[in-house]
Amino acid sequence: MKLAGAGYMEIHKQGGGIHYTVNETRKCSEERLTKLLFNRLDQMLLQGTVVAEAKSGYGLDCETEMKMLRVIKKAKETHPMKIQSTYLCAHAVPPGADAAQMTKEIVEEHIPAVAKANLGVDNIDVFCEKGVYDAQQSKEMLLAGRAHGWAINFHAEELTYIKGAEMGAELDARAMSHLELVSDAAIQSMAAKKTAAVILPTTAYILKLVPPPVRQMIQNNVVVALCSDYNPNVPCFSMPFVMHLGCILCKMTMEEAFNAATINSAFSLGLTDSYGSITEGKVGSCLVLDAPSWKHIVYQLGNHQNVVKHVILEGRIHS
Ligand SMILES: N=CN[C@@H](CCC(=O)O)C(=O)O
Repeated sequence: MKLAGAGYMEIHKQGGGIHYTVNETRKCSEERLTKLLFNRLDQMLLQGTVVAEAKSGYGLDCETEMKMLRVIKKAKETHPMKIQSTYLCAHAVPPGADAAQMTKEIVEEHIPAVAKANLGVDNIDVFCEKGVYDAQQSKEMLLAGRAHGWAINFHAEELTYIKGAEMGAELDARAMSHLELVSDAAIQSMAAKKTAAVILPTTAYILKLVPPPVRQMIQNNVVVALCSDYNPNVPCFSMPFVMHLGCILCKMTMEEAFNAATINSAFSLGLTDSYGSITEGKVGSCLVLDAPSWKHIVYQLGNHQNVVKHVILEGRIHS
C-alpha cells in the first residue's frame, strides 16, 4: 500500500502498520522476540552503534507491553551494547477502544503494573498525534510515567501539528522525536528547556514527509540528535545512512551530523557522563575506519559496512 502511495495514517486506519505488528507481537514468544532483538542489536553494533534506545509499544495491552519490556531488560543486562529501555505505553488506540478510555486505563492500570514489575524502564513515550493520543491525553500519561522516575521522551508533531512539542517543553521533556511539524514557538521553548530534538530522517524519507526544520533548530540552539528509528516502517540499522540522510534531507553539515549521532544522542538519553565522546572517565568506545577521513562514514553511501572496519566497545573488538 505504501509503495502505491497510501499515507501512513490511511494504512494505520485499515489495520496495517502498527496494528499489524501488534498482532504479530502478541503471537510471538518471549524467546523468539529475544532472539530477534539480539540479532538486530548485533547488526547495529557492527555498523558502529554502541548505544541504543529500545522501545516497547507493539503490545498495547499491558501483558504484551511487559513481555517486550522483559525482552529489552534481558538485552540491557546481557548484550554488549548500552541499551536504554523506553516504555512506549500508548502507540495506538486498540481497535474497539477509544483514546480517552485507554488513557485512563494506561494511567491507572498499565503504568503502575509496569512500575511494580521492576522491568528496568528508563523512559516513558507516547505517540502524541491526531487520531492517536492528543496533547492532553499524552501529558497525563507522560506525567504518570515520570512519577515513577522515567524520563519523558516521546513522539511529537510527526504527521500533524497538535502542539505536542509545546506540551513537551512545558513538562521539561528530556527529548522529543520526529518534530517534522514543530512550531517556531516550540523550537524556542525546547532550546530554553534543553529538550533534545531526536531527528529521524529515515522516516521523513520513507513516508515522503517534509523533513523537520533542523537548520532552524540548530540556529536556535536546540540540541539535535540523530536516530535510526529502526521499526517495521523503517527497517534501518545503519547510523551512517542516517547521517547521510541528515545531511541531504535536513541540510546538516557533516560535522553537525557527527555531533548529532554521538554526543547529542547521548544527551537525548541523559548519558553524556559515560557516552558520546572519547573522554577520560567515559566508557571506552570507538570505531576503526578503513577510509581516508571520518567524513567517509557519511560520504560512502551504501558501503558503510566496509568503511566501519572494527567497533571497539569496553575494550572488546567487534568486527
Ligand atoms: N510513528 C510512530 N511510531 C513509529 C513507527 C511505528 C510503525 O509504523 O511500526 C516511529 O516512530 O516511526
